[in-house]
Amino acid sequence: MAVTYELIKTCKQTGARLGKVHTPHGSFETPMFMPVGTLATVKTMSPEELERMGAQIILSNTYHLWLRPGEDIVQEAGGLHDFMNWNGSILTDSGGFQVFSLSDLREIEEKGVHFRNHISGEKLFLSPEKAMHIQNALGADIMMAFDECPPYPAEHKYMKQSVERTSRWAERCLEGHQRPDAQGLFGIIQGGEYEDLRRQSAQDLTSMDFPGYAIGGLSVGEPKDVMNRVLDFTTPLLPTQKPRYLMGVGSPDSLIDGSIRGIDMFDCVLPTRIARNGTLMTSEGRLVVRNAKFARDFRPIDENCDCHTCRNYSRAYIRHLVKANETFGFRLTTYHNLYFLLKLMRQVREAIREDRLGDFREEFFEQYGFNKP
Ligand SMILES: CNc1nc2cc3nc(NC)[nH]c3cc2c(=O)[nH]1
Ligand SMILES: [Zn+2]
Repeated sequence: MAVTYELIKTCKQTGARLGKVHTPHGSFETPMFMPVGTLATVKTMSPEELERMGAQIILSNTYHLWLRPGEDIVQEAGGLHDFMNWNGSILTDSGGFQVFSLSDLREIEEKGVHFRNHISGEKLFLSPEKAMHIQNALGADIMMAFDECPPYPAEHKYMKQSVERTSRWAERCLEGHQRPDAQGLFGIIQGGEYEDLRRQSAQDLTSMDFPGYAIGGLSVGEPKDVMNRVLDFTTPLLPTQKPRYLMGVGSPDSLIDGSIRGIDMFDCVLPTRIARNGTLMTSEGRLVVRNAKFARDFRPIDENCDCHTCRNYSRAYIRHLVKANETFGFRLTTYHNLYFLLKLMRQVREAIREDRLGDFREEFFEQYGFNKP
């Protein structure tokens, strides 16, 4: 098996799990946050910096790399790890979500999805088989099944048809996967906010025996209490001896609440995206460094942070760089935001070890200001 999971322990205070995922390019402890490197780069970060901050697995997007530079070029380079000089683990999504979120013209049918290239406008077609072959060429350690992530909210009738088609597509992904010995393929559970459909999707996919499972169809605009409710009745449907990946989730409160509900892996563009407009995650909440009040503030971004940015640069300097649109400023903000979330996941794992993740949640929420009315 290319990808295996080791359940180390379950927190006695919550449903959180401490585990380890083993892949052909190394192992990583869970719960874990995966920085997003859409075009084979975590924007403004070098692989050495990612390693130094404690990143062990990163995510890249199949749709984007298929369009640019093309999976054939990546394959000729020896695969994504050699192409981008990243020796840790890599997960690629399957392209479905980008097609639905980026492309205007699209038509879904049993065979697959017809859509327009969002850069050139040319007509394209993506199928479960094609999504597998692209990911086989990219060579990620973990690949994702080709699914439909319906918009939120969606009618139960539409969602039922979509779940049934996604399950048929999952079968075709398993058949189309050309390198199961070298790359682990995760199934994706859909079903929206409907418990009966989540149960049907989970039954369909867990009967197909994937090495890991993602919970899809969330973080698509639904309120946080809806996401938490869906997680409450979906994670128990998944096998305990396999990793669970909640797609597209990355705010600090959602990472903690997702871990409490038994999620092991998370990804989100939030930390890198808000960094590029000068918004920082700190232990006391968000900080918008462009704000004039930081012009002569020579303290670090976060006085409780020991990252490279916080140990060497001030709010005033970073504000100056960001306002001048200096690239180095966005490197400093990106490094801090990613470090902040990777450190948060280290603290979550520590709290699970000590059976006190519920207490940690209260302390963190209080300090960050999540409990403020
Ligand atoms: C690759 N398949 C797939 N990707 C996803 C990516 C997501 N990213 C978000 N929020 C940023 N929700 C997501 C759902 C899915 C989903 O249901 N399926
Ligand atoms: Zn920092």
